[in-house]
Amino acid sequence: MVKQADVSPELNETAAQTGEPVPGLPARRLAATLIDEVLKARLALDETYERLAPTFGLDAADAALARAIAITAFRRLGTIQHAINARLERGSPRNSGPFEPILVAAAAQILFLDVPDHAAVDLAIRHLHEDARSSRYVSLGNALLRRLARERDAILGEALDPFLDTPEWLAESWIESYGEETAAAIAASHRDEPPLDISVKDDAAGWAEKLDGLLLPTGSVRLRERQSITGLPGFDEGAWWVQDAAAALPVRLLAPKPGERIADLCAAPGGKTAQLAAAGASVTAVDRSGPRLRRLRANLERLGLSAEIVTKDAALWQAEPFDAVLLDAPCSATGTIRRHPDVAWTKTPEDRDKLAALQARLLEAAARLTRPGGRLIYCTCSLEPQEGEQQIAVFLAENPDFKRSPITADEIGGVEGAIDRHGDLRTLPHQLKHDGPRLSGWAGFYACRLIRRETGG
Ligand SMILES: C[S@@+](CC[C@H](N)C(=O)[O-])C[C@H]1O[C@@H](n2cnc3c(N)ncnc32)[C@H](O)[C@@H]1O
Repeated sequence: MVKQADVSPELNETAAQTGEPVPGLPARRLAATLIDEVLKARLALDETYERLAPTFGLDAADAALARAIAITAFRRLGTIQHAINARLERGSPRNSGPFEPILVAAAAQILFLDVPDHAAVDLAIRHLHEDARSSRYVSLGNALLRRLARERDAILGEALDPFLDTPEWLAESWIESYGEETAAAIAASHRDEPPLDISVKDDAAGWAEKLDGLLLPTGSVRLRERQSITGLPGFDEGAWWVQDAAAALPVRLLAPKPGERIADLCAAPGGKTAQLAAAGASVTAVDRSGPRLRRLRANLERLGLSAEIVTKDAALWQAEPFDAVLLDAPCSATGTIRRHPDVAWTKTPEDRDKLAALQARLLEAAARLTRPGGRLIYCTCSLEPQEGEQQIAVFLAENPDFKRSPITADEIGGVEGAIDRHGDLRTLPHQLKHDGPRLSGWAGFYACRLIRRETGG
């Protein structure tokens, strides 16, 4: 056990700052700031990174390293916090400023990243020195980090329980919804980096060959190598876009036809709008976020696709009813934890419940926008039934003019186990197994296909 008075204060002098720029330190400053801000303000890591990274003046490699440290810290936060707390006799010292995020960032490097221990420890010590509040605990931090490095094998051995990196409320929710074994498989899959999938405008088999990818049974292409996508063939020409294989399914289930009028509600940044437009539909993309719609516009421009773009609250928007409506509702996004591990630590059951109320309003609006005989797809990238199955159960009970149009396995390439007993899509992160974790899995998605009856009765 490391005690706060255990370690000689002389260490303060040996690691003291010299005033010279220290290579690698700016990346650690950004990483610890990201961890701190995301956890305190419960913000998304991607948006926090986009806002903060430019203010740190890092080159591309350092910025990428900072992001990798932060994302690893969130992916394994339970293990890291457990290892730190078990070795701090009195817990983290109070009023210690950035002490905790600096230690978490260093622990992520020591336990999970290919960073030499001495570099991770030395940079953390220098970083602790920079703030008067954390500099008082340099000795404690130094002793603790050295212990983590020495005891790495034991720590990783203890971390075999997959729920260690899952907040309790989520583990409970998944156990209740899917059973203990499936919940454990979901939690375990979140520990691996996700695959990189693309949707292509056409000729998926040809693009799979050109990019040395794997053609998935659902029609998406999975890239074998992790790489910078902007330099790949087809990116500049707009032949494809990045989209998780499960996220591509709702539009496949809508089966858009050329010339159909389709409303894409909650559309930004436009992955599904691009699928609809690529199929030749006349698409109206609605989202309430101007900045996110700017990204949608830029994405469509690169792809040479077009859609009418409307900046509005979709719950209030009115228009002539459409042949088909897609509602990809805002949700807790717990189905994307493998890609966005911060989601596990920033979302709460209260968020889920608030979002569920918004989803119900949006679904009613989507129903009003569907013409008699038209199709309506409701989907969310959430694993929580409150945002999926339960929404549809209430909706169908209150809207007898809609009926479910059950999904069949052949519509999703014959993938096993991803359709529930009602005929709704329910993908889980540990499904779609290929060789090794790098090529396996997909996001957790729920989708239900509804038809508005012709007669309204
Ligand atoms: C899950 S994301 C949509 C992803 C998008 N469909 C795609 O495939 O790229 C949810 C979107 O809902 C938008 N949103 C949230 N509340 C909304 C509302 N009341 N009206 C319209 N858009 C809303 C958010 O701005 C966000 O862009």
